[in-house]
Amino acid sequence: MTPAARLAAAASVLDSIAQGRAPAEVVIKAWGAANRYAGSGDRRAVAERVYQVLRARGRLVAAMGGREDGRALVVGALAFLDNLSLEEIEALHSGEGYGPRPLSKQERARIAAGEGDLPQTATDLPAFVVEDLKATFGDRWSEEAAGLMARAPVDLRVNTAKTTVEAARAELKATGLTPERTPWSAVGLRLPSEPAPNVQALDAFNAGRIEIQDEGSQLTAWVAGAGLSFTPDSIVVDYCAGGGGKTLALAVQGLPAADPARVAAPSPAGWSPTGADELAAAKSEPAAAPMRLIACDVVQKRLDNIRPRLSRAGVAADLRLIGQNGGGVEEFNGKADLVFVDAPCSGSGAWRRRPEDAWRLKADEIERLHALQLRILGQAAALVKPGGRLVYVTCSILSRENEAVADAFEAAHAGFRPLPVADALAADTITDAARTRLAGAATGGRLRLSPASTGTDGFFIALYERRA
Ligand SMILES: C[S@@+](CC[C@H](N)C(=O)[O-])C[C@H]1O[C@@H](n2cnc3c(N)ncnc32)[C@H](O)[C@@H]1O
Repeated sequence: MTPAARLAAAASVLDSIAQGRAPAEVVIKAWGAANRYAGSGDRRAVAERVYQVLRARGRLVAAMGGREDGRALVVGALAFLDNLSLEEIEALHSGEGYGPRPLSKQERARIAAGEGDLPQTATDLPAFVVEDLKATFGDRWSEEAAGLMARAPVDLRVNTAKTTVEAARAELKATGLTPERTPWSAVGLRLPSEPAPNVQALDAFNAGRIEIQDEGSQLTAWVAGAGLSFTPDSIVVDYCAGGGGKTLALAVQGLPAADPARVAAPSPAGWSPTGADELAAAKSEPAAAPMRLIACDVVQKRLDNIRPRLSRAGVAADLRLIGQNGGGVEEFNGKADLVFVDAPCSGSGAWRRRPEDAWRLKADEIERLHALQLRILGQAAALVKPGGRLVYVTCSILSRENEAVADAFEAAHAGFRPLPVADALAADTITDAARTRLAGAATGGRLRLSPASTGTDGFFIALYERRA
């Protein structure tokens, strides 16, 4: 494809993203599948242009006079992000071949008026989100806003029941990747986002030695379980298990660590043994969990999807379909040692991975989520035993889904006392640096993580202990 044809393709992919609800990643893949003439370089270039626009969408719309169509946004990106001259942009819009049609008079005027600068007043986030960020972060709001739209690295969690962090790192290095240790999770490895690593194709992934999980997401599980000693009789409920990312992290807590002497080092020629043998070995290992772990959700398909992940990781959980009102787990009422509520939320803390979602979110949706979160947290609280722990988590950056839910829960549940986060950082999976940093960042029983402050996705954690 010519550079001009790639621009036209990016504009049409952006229009498809705007018209539907599918993730940008899915729309880009579908475009590649439907246009077989596009080679891997073309697909990469189109994807890069699409994400460049999505991350700067608010400012580009403002710079292009309010136009939201893919063509205008791509023209804006060339002018204001790539800083091409009018002549260069016109050359890419000759209308020949599969390239975009020539610039209109208005488009030329926009480029000239912008003089290569995006409007200072425009932001990449919807106005109601900006207001929320200002209220929460004060002067730091724009730093937090920028963090939400920046590119994210690929974080991995090493399954220490199967390997050690250094052995996993060496294994990944042997495949040509460049993993670094994560600063806060002691079992995390970080890969650069560029070039995008195909983690799912790795033996280490298929044999359950590593999982893809943002460092912030890992921390929510480590903080939730920190200081608790699990026995096979302990009952841990992952109330909103979803894709099972945190279920897996909760399950490995307290499992005996892999014996470093039995963890093979990669041979100079690469990692060995590989492929099917390793996968079969991983599957035949007995599943284990140091506690009775119950993973619930209201969607059966989500629970079904956790099964292969548990099997890869070599851990066990009881998967339970529950009703919207919590029916299906009554037998654990007042009996659980730990109830983890990773509530449905806007996902705004992960917008750096899915920037298209920022513009799909409407203010009234936040009100619906707030009510749902409060209801789910109240239902889940009934399962906690006296002296047991309740953990509320969102991957949202918005106060209405975070502090406001915690405030309302506390007002209605005097039987739960906030548990200081600083007292819940004693876990081998948390680095010493994190212990100091997170204790300082926490406000009593509440902790916020964010791209700008911790270099992770945005998360909110509130810890409670049920009074005896
Ligand atoms: C944020 S996601 C969970 C993500 C998951 N913990 C992970 O780490 O991959 C929230 C989940 O809550 C589930 N959910 C929605 N309403 C619920 C309810 N009333 N009770 C329990 N779970 C619910 C959704 O189906 C969704 O899978």
